[in-house]
Amino acid sequence: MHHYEVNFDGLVGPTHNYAGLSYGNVASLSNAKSTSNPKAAAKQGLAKMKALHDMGMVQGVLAPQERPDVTTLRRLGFSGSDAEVLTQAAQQAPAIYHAVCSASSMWTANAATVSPGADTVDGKVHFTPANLTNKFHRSLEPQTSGRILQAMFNNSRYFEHHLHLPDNEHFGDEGAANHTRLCRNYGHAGVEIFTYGRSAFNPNIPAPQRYPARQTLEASQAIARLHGLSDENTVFIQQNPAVIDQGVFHNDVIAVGNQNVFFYHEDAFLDKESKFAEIQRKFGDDPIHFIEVSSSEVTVEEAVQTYLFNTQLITLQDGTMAIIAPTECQEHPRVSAYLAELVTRDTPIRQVHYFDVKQSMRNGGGPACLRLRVALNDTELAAVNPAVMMSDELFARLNQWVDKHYRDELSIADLQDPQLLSESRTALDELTQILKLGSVYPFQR
Ligand SMILES: N=C(N)NCCC[C@H](NC(=O)CCC(=O)O)C(=O)O
Repeated sequence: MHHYEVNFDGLVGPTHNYAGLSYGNVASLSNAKSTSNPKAAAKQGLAKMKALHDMGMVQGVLAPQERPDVTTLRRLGFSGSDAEVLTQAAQQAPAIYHAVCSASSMWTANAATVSPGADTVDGKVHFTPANLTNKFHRSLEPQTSGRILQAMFNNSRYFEHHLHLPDNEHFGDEGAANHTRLCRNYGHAGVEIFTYGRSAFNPNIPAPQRYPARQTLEASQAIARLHGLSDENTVFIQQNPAVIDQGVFHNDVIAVGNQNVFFYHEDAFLDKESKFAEIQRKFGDDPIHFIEVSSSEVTVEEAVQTYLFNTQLITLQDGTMAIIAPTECQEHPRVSAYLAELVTRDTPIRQVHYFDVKQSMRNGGGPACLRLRVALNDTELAAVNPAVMMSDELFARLNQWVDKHYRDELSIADLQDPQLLSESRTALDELTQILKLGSVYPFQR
């Protein structure tokens, strides 16, 4: 039996834009109101997926969501035809309108938390869509994320789908962006590390002062319960509130782990010594490579600028690891020097590959944000909807689809164009046929 870590990358949707919606996310705010290029964004994402496929990785695609989200606008009291709903909202409530146009579902690290069968009490792969309550534009994602995941992992013998947690800040959940799994290999029970930013019910634990902590301890605990994880393979660790206040809005902006490697900044966590001892004890006898980056090597500010830790750490077919980094890391002299030196050390990491995902980076989404990891064995993999798996044919087909339907320029003013809705729906309708997803979108139901 083989075991794989499969990356399901978010396909960037046709309304990709820069609306400055994410307070606490430095890139989102500093690029607010600039003009985006949805076509380039989608193609950058596809090129990364294809490159990983060509490296021998198993790679999948996760469909974007329907935007503008007319259903939500109707819930908020806008009425009439779809075109009237959009016009009224754009004129009367531009901030709400911009939020319902966001293509933020592209960052599939926030789509769900996933626990592989090796860790769960019933041996099934468990999925819980993230409720993303902290940001209005993202809180619109969980229902459709759940439907898309069910259409991809549509076999109750192997896959268990949970409803997202209650839509309330007390259970603020940002999915896999705050979840790291270490394991000897993908088929062995691993240690699932849940990182939270604050507690909803215990005012005595520290919390950030400036920017919001999006993930609560109580949400992380609920996910671990739902997924049937044992205490012996679960660790809860608090993110350092000081780094949240410097723009580390998800833990995957400051740490990444894969198998026996944990790569993180020295300031990432609170209570590091005792928590790392717990992680090592629960991992077992084999030593974990704890690769700590000090502030004298790379500051938190530089990590936030370059997304050094929002890299993918992947295991190649020969068992060595590669880092998939954004070109922002390559362009930064200290960070690129750090990575060049890192691959010469005595750790499994031997290669760095740089990718241009600048369209996503300008909204605070690096290579790791763009993918949801799902560890699967052969039988489970065979039960995944094959139409969502990357291949030379699918890559060509999706590039043609993007060329046909996407704009190469979208300003904030362009979001008011009523044509955008029909363009977007036509594209998504065709996409559900390509990916054989059925009717997952509200406009199809
Ligand atoms: N770190 C991970 N896993 N994901 C990155 C998510 C970026 C996303 N940006 C946005 O939603 C910006 C949208 C805008 O401003 O238009 C967010 O802040 O939630």
